[in-house]
Amino acid sequence: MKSFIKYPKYSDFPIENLPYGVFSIESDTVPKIGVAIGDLILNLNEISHLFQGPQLKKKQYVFKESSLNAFMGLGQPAWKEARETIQKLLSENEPLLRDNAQLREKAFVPQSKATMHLPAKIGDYTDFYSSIHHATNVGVMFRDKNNALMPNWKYLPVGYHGRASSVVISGTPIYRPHGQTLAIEGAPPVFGPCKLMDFELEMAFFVGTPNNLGEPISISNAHKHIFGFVIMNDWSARDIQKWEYVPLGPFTAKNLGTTISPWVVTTLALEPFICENFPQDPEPFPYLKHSDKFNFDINLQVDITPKDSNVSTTVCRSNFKYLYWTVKQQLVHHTITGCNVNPGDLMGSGTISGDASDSFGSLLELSWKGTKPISLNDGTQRKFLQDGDTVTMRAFCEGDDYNIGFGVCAGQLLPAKKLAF
Ligand SMILES: O=C(O)/C=C/C(=O)CC(=O)CC(=O)O
Ligand SMILES: [Ca+2]
Ligand SMILES: [Mg+2]
Repeated sequence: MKSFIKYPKYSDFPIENLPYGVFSIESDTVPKIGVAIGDLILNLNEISHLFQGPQLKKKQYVFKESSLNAFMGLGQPAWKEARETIQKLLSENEPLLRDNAQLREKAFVPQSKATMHLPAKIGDYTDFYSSIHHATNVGVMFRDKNNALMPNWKYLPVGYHGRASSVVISGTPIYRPHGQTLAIEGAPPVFGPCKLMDFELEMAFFVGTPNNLGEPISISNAHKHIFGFVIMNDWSARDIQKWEYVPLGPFTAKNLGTTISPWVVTTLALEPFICENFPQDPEPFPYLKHSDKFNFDINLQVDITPKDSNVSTTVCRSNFKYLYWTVKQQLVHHTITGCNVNPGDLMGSGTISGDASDSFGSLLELSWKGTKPISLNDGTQRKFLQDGDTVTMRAFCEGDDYNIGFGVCAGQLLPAKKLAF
């Protein structure tokens, strides 16, 4: 497959990818839906009239919106048709766009000139806890090393309902939060800025098609509801978390900002990178069981760049495929009670840690609760994040002739704001 748009061989955004995002430019601040190709954006608002297939001919308005929710809600046949249409329009043998200089002028925007926005209005956000290595590590550090995994963990995908309001787009600064912590075990808690700020390397999927309240999504239909994926940093205040989480789970330690990457890579684009599911023992309940492969080989990487430094250090290399529970199982379990999900809902995977100690997806694990500081290339060390640190996450699938990239999910940690009270 070749496009008339030129890009390097291993660009994040070849014609095989075509991720969706929402962007604006200086001369038109109304956000528009676009597709990344090389280092350009194809503005779908300008070419919505070219979607003439049976699914989209009467639904072209979805490409005129300022968020992807309506398009996400159309379902798989429409997503497929849109992908085929865009792929054809961009292919080297298709003259329609290639040879129409006027339309091309309107339809393409350099990514360097665009401001990216959240791809969807996120009504609800849930975060799972599906990496067995991460859950085991946290269990050892926070609780009991002999019973690190809770008895429920291998029976259901554990998760918590998160906070949609504080999900932000890559590039948004994050302030070190204030909160209560237990500085000295056994003494009363203290109040002040978080001392143990951390990142969590995650991916998240956007829900496409909704279900009705009272009608659980079945495992055989689950794939039809999963639109696509982004990289996610679930910034975590570990000292606040440790004191507050009993018995209801994460609360303010994780509502200070959750960063996502701007380009939604569709499940359709990820199909060539499907790999074996993680082995599950005990066998899941029938409502969660599926034999088809629905795991993805996606390389993940986390870099830390200290304040005012141009020296970055890769502190973690992991892979999406280390997740124990598949995203289909997460979605099915989420709705088994009849809970309804909506287009644009965001479902975090949980921190993705591998087995090896350099594949752990958080500083809590990488520095083993601060007992093993990690060395950065600028000569400094980290147990947890310092003010001014920028955390950059990357994700990409490696094909023979092309990569499917996710772009970056980045954010800088700023010092705690002075409280006015
Ligand atoms: O086990 C705990 O007490 C802590 C769990 C988490 O940190 C929750 C979370 O965000 C899950 C995850 O990212 O895997
Ligand atoms: Ca998390
Ligand atoms: Mg949040």
